[in-house]
Amino acid sequence: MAQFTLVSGSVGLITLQNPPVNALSAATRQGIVDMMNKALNDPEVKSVVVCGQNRIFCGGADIKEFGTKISGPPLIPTIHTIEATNKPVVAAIEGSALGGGLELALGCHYRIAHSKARLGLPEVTLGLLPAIGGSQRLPRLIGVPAAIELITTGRHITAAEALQLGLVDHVTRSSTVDEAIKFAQSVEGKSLDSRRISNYPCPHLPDLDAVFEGVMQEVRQKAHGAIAPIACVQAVRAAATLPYLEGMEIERQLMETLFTSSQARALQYTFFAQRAVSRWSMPSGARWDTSMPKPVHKAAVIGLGTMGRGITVALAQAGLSVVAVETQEKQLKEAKLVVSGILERAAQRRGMAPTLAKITYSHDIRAVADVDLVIEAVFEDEALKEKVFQQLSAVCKPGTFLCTNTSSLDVDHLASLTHNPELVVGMHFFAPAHVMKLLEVVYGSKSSPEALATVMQLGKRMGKVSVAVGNCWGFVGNRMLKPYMEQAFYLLEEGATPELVDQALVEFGFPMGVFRMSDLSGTDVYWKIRKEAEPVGASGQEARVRKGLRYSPLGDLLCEQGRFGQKTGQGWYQYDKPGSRVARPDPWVHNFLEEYRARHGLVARRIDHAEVLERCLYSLINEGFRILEEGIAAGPEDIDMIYVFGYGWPKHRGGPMFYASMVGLAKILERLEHYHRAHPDVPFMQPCSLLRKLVTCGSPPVHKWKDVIKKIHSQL
Ligand SMILES: CCCCCCCCCCCCC/C=C/C(=O)SCCNC(=O)CCNC(=O)[C@H](O)C(C)(C)COP(=O)(O)OP(=O)(O)OC[C@H]1O[C@@H](n2cnc3c(N)ncnc32)[C@H](O)[C@@H]1OP(=O)(O)O
Repeated sequence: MAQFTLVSGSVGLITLQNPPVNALSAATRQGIVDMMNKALNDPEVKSVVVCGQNRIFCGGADIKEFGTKISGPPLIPTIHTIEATNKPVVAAIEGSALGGGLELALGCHYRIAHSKARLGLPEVTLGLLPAIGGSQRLPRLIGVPAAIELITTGRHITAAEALQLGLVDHVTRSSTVDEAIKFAQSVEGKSLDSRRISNYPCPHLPDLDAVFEGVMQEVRQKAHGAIAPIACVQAVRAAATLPYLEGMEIERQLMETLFTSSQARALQYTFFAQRAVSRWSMPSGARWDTSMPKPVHKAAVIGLGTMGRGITVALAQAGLSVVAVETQEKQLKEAKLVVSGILERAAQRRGMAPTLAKITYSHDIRAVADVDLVIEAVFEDEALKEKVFQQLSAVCKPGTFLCTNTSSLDVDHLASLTHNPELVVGMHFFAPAHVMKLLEVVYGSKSSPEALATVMQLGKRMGKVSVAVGNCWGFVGNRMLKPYMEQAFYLLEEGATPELVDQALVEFGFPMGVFRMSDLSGTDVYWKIRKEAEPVGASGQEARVRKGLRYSPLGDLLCEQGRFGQKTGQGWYQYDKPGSRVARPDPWVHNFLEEYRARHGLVARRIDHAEVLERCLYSLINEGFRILEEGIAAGPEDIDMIYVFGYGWPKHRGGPMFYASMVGLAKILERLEHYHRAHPDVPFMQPCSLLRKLVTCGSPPVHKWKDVIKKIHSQL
C-alpha cells in the first residue's frame, strides 16, 4: 500500500499504492507509517519524496471506511513526525491532492505540483472538516480569508492558483517526481525551521471578531442547514486565535460531532450515488458495461428558446461542433447574441478562448443532415414536436440519434413518428441548461442500448449528472413533483399561507419553497400542463373534485388573474416590478385564499411545519416508491440524484429516498396511512405496496432495496 525505494543515492521515495486514487485506507496509512519510519531511521536517506502511484498523489481518506469501525493507525502523529524531522520531506503532487492527501502534503516541508494537478480540502462536501491538521495548517500558510473560502466550499483548485496562494512552492510541466527528487537533494542538510507550518503564526487580521461574524453569517446563509460548513469556520477561527495544539484539539472535537452525524452519512451516500448512476441498466438487461456508445462529433439543436440556447452552450463547451437551428429570424438573431455572450463570459472567467467557431446557425432544418445527434428543444407543444420529429427523420443521415428535450410528452409517441424509433431518446435538461447539473435521460420502449449509452456518454462530456429513467408521464422528477405541489395547494385550502409552506421547506434545506419556485419558473407552466392533462377544468371552473378525487383549482384561479409569478410581478407573492427577484407576502393572495375558503365552506385551521413537511415530502417519497416498483428508475440512488441535482433537495439530506430511510420506513408508512385515512380521495397518500413490502422485510438500508425490488419484479 506504500512502497519505499532509495533513489539517486540519498532520497527515500515513498509511493502511495492504493488504486484508483491512492485513498488513505487503513492499509495505506499503515504503509505510510512504516515506510516513513524506515526512511527517517535509515542513515543513507538524507531526504524524502512522497508521491502517488499512477500519476495521482492522493484522493484523501478512504470514504468507504467512513461509517464502519475505523481500524489502522491515525495519520496525525505521523504527520507530526514528518514535520519535526530534520530530513527534508517533499510532496510530489500529480493528479489530485485532496482532503487527507493535501493534509499529508501540508505536513511535508515542500510541495511541488504538476501544472495539471488539482488540490483541495473537499471534506465539507462529505459532511466533515479537514481533521488531519488541515484546518490548522492551511490558514497559517495561506491566510484566514483564503483558507475559509477553500475549506467551506471544498473547491478543487488548479496548480496555478495553488502557487498564487502559496499553497505549493513550485509548479512544473515535466516529471514532478524527478523534479521533487532533484529538489530534495538540493535542500539536504539545510535548516527546516522556516518550513514547519504548524510553527507559523496565523497571518494577522485586524478586527478578527468582525471578520468571523461576517463570514459565519454568510456561510450559514449558504449552508441551508448543513452543519459542516459552520464547523469548518469554527475550526479556522481556532487556528486564528489559539496556539497550534489547542487548535488541533478543537479540530478533533468538531470532527467527533460531524463524523457520526446523519448529514455526513447523507453526503457520503451522495458521493457514491453520483457515481453509481453512471452504471445504468435497462429493464431488458442492457447495461453500461455491455453497451458501446457511438462517437458524437457534431450535434444539432432545434429551437433556440431559453432551453435550446443553454443546450447549445453546453454542447459547445463540451467541445462538439454544433448546428443551431431556429426558424424564426428574430429569435435566431437574439439567440446568437445570447449564446456568444455566455460563451465569451465563461471563456473569460477560465482564461481561455471562447468556442464560438464551433457553432453554425441556420433557419433551415436541412442544415442538420450530416450531424451525429440532434436535440430537439422547440416549444413544449405536442403538434409542433411531432412535426419536427417527422422532419428530422426525413432529413438526417442514417444512424443519427434523435433526442427530445421534452419535460412532459411521451417519448415513445415521438419515436413512433420516425423511421428508426430505436435511435430516439429523451434528454430532459433543466434550466438554465448550461448550468444545471442534472440530465434525465429517458429511454423509450424501443430505444436501443447503444442509443442510451451514447446519450449517457454525451451527458458526461457535458459535465452533467446523467440519470437513465424509463418513459412515463413527468418521467421521475416532475412525476414526483405532482403530489408535492398538490399537497401544497391542499394546505392552502386548509389554512396555510404560501409563506408558511415555503418557510417550512426552506428550513428543511430547499433553496426556496414550492410557491416561490412556482413564481420563479412561472405559475402558468404547470397550469398549461394541468390543462392538457385534465381538460375538464375549463376556465372559471372551481370544482374541488375531478373524476371523483380531490382537486384544488387554486393554481388555475391564480393564473386566470394573470398572476404568472416573478415575470409578471405578481404570483403567490408580490414583486416590486415584473422580473424583480424580491418576493414579498401579498395581502391580495391572503384575501384570495380567505374568499376561496369562504366560498367552499372551508374553515382555516392552524397548520404547523411538521405537517407541511410530512404531507409534501412523504407524498413525493411515496411516488418515488411507485417509480421504483414500476422499474422506471433502476434504484433509489437514481431518484435521489435527480432530486439533489435537479430539484434543490438538500444534499445533506441525501435525496428523498435516502431521507425516507433515515426517517424510518415504518414511520413514513404510518404517517401516509394516517393522511390517507383523513383524505381517502387523495390517491398519492395511499401507501405504495413496495413501501409496505420493505417495512414487512424489516426496513432494510437503502442499498439493499434493490434486492426486494428484484424479487417483486421476478414475481410479476
Ligand atoms: C467517533 C469519532 C471519530 C472521529 C475521528 C475519526 C477519524 C477518521 C479519519 C478521518 C479523516 C478526516 C480528514 C480527511 C478527510 C478526507 O480526506 S475525506 C476525502 C476527501 N477526498 C475527496 O473528497 C475526494 C473524492 N474523490 C474525488 O473527488 C474524485 O474521485 C477524484 C479523486 C478527483 C478522481 O476523479 P475521477 O478521476 O473523475 O474518478 P472518480 O470516478 O470520481 O473516482 C474513481 C473511483 O475512486 C473512488 N474514490 C474516489 N475518491 C475516493 C476516496 N477518497 N475514497 C474512496 N474511494 C474513492 C470513486 O468512488 C470511484 O470508484 P468507482 O465508482 O467504484 O469506480
